[in-house]
Formats: sequence, C-alpha cells, structure tokens
Amino acid sequence: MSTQKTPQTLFEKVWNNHVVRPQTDMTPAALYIDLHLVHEVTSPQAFTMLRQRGLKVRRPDQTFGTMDHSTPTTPRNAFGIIPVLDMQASAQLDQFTKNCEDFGIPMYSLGTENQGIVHVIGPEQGLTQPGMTIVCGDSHTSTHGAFGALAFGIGTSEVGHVLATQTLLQYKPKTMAIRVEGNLIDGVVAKDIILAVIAKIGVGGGTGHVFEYMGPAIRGLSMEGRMTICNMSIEGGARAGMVAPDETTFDWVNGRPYAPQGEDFDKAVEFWRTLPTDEGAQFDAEVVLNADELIPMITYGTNPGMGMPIDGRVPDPDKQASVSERMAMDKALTYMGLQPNEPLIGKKVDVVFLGSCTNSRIGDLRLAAKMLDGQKVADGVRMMVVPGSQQVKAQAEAEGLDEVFKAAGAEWREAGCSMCIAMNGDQLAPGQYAVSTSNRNFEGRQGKGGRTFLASPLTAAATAINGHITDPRTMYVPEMA
Ligand SMILES: CC(C)[C@H](C(=O)O)[C@@H](O)C(=O)O
Ligand code: SF4
Repeated sequence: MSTQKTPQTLFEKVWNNHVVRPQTDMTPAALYIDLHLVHEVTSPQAFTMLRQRGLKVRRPDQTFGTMDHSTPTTPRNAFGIIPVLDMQASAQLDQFTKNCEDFGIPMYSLGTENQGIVHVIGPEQGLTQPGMTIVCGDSHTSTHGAFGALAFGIGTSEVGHVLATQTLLQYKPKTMAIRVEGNLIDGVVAKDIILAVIAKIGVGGGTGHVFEYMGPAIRGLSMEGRMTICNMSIEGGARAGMVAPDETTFDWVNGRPYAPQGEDFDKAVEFWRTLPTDEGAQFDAEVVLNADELIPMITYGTNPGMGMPIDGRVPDPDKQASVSERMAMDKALTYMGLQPNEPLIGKKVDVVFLGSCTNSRIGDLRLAAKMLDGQKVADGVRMMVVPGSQQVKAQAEAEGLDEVFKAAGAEWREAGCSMCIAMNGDQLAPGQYAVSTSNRNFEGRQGKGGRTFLASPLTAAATAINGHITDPRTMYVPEMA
C-alpha cells in the first residue's frame, strides 16, 4: 500500500483543517472559524438577531471589533476627541459599542490607540495568523490571506451565524494559481501587480475561485505588498486570495500582541511551515504574468478591471469584441468624461487620496513620503493622507512622515476608511477627478459624481506634485523600492 499523500494546495490544507462537517451533494460544509472581525456597518442586524433569539456569542475571545467605515477622520478637538457630527454615524457607533459590551467582544473604539480599518488592525495586532480561517462582514477580508490564512467576506446573516456558532456554511471553492514571474522594475509596486492581474482576467475572472499568488515577484514582496495584492482579489471576482507563509511572514508576525509568544511561537512556525502548496498539487486554473514587463498601472473606467499601463491610451469602445462590452465601456467613459484614445498622463486631477485598506500601511506612507519629501502638492490639488490605523499614524509621526506630508501641503488625518467609501464626510464633489490608492472606482464610490483613477501610492504622490496624472518612473528616487 502506498503511503504517499496526494499533494495539496495551501487552500486545501487550510480548508481541510477546518471542516467540522463535510460538504455533501445537498449541503455545504460547516467550517470552523478561528477569527471573526466585526465593524459597525455590517454587524447591527446580526446582534439584533442574537437578541431576538436569546443567543450568546459562542467565542467572544475569537471575535474582535473596530470602528472604521463611518468614523470621521477630521483632526481631534482641544480635548483630544474626534467629534462625530453626523447623527446617523454617531448612533451607529454608539450601537456598536453597546453591542460589543453586551456580548463581551473586545473592541477598539474611535480614536483609541489601536483603532483603525479592520483589515489593517487584524494583522497589526497579530490576530491574523497563517493557517487560520478568518471572516468579517466585509469583502476586503481577503487582505488577511497574505499570511496564508483562508480569509473572506460574509453577509450580515452569516455574521449572525458565526457569532452564534463560530462556524460557517460554505461550498468548497475552486483554486486558481496566479504566478508572477520575474522581478518588479523600479517605480513599479504591488498595487501595479494586482491592477494588472485584474485588467487581464476582468472583474469576473476569478469567480468561484480562491487565488494563490505565487512566483518570485510575490516572494520578493513585503507583507504589506502581499496584503495590497490579496486585498483586491475580490475585485478580480475571487472568493479569497492567499500567499504561502514564509520567513517574511514569520518575521512580521513575531512579537505582535496577539501572536503566540516564545516557545509557542516556535511551535506555531513549525506548523506554519507545513502549509505551503505541495509540489505537484493541482489548481483548477492558472494565470501567469511577468513582473519585468509591468509598468505602473492606472484605471480609466468605473470598475477595477478597466485598467491600463499608465503610458497607454484610453481604449476605444468601438474596438471591443461584444455589444455588451462596447456599451459598458461607453457608459464608463461618459461617466469619467474621457475620450477614446486619450492619454491619461497629463490629465489634471482635483484630489489625491492616499489611504484605504489597500494602501494605508506604514510602508505605503513611507513610499509616498519619499516622493513628497521637499516637494509641494500642486496648487489647486487637495491631497489627503489617511493612515489605516492609529498605530500606523503613531509610527508615521515617530518617523516624521506627517511633517513631510504637511510641509508638502497635504492633509494629515485620523485613521479610518475615509474617502475610500465616502460614508464618513470625506468625499469628492460631483465631477471632481481623484487619483486614489483605494480599491474601488465604481460610479459615485468616492462621492456622488466623483471620478476615480485607481493607482499606487507612488503614482498618487507623483500626481499630487504635478497636479496631473504622472508616471512615477519619471520622478523616481532610486532607493525608493
Ligand atoms: C461596508 C462593507 C459592506 C463594504 C464591503 O464589504 O466591502 C465596504 O467595506 C466596501 O469596501 O465597499
Ligand atoms: S477602506 Fe474601503 S475597501 Fe477597505 S474596508 Fe474600508 S471601505 Fe472597504
């Protein structure tokens, strides 16, 4: 009898480790959830359901809350408090505090030292660890997959289910390998990789799949770069995105407050080393990209798949293969106020937004600060710098990055989702153009009538200086990568 085990992918290992009840032809699998993150927007009805049914939270110790979406990012008042002027937001935040208190869930409230965007604080606190299952009522939960966790967004009724049972009903997704060969050239960063992936496969390209990003270019990325990439997996239609854990991962997790400590950490690492995809394991699909050929990317349209190399021209709807593609592109270009074949370099912008769970970590801020050091944001351009968490903010201030941004004329704000979603007072005015480091460019996403170009922090900083869309390679400081 052969003792050889069938080679497994990273996803399959994590999935199999968490199946409580296997999937059948008729029913989904029940998966055990190691970490459940909650925020103020998608949890209220779930808590209402618990109250109505007289249920408790099954594992409050594996549940964690933070305030992020509807929190203002305006400066603190004389008492060090961030005032919430919007009545609805204020009521939502109060309700969230009450829900977490009533059910015994630890939570970071507005302005406190660890508060921030849910997908920034999980990794930062060491809550996010390799091999875990992680869910949150938020599509960008895919971010946590950068650690080799299986992490994905769930709906509000599922939030209730996980709160009550610590399990989730799921059909097993397929797998897709996204192999990025070669090495990035100067001025090209993780955000450009993921924008290129989505431009290649389209916003529906990953539907029903979990991505595993692999290859030398991914191995060469910092944890922050890997998080940027996993974050936008959902924008390629995927259920989740993962990167196999390695030394970069272990070093990053080591010493964080909720990470295993001392000997426990060593034991954990031993286990984490068993997680990477086995030689010969099969994926259901594969996509290959070459990092050497990538240049900075930017979107021109109203979904994240409408992206192109920054030195390209806006595509012509008439040249699209199908009627539906022609119509979609026509509509997008009309909304964006762009002409077919127009170059984007040189296009004037009104706002530059550096922030969101895609690009608001310390590495993103350092990158932009290097570009902005000693420079000025162009006249007539508003640049907002919004750290992803209070910890990122404190770190940036300790390094003097806030001074660089302020001296350049940018706004230095409190932590939160901010203009990524425009539900907290930070938003574009109708017709305004923004280069944004966030992940979504849908119509009205950053404010009614606002028009978004998604790009990297480097492209954002270069654009802020010139006041028009700029290829960061033309302003590149060598030691920047
Ligand atoms: C509010 C929440 C449901 C939403 C999401 O799930 O992604 C938000 O975070 C977003 O980015 O659009
Ligand atoms: S920063 Fe943007 S994408 Fe991320 S969780 Fe907040 S609203 Fe969603």
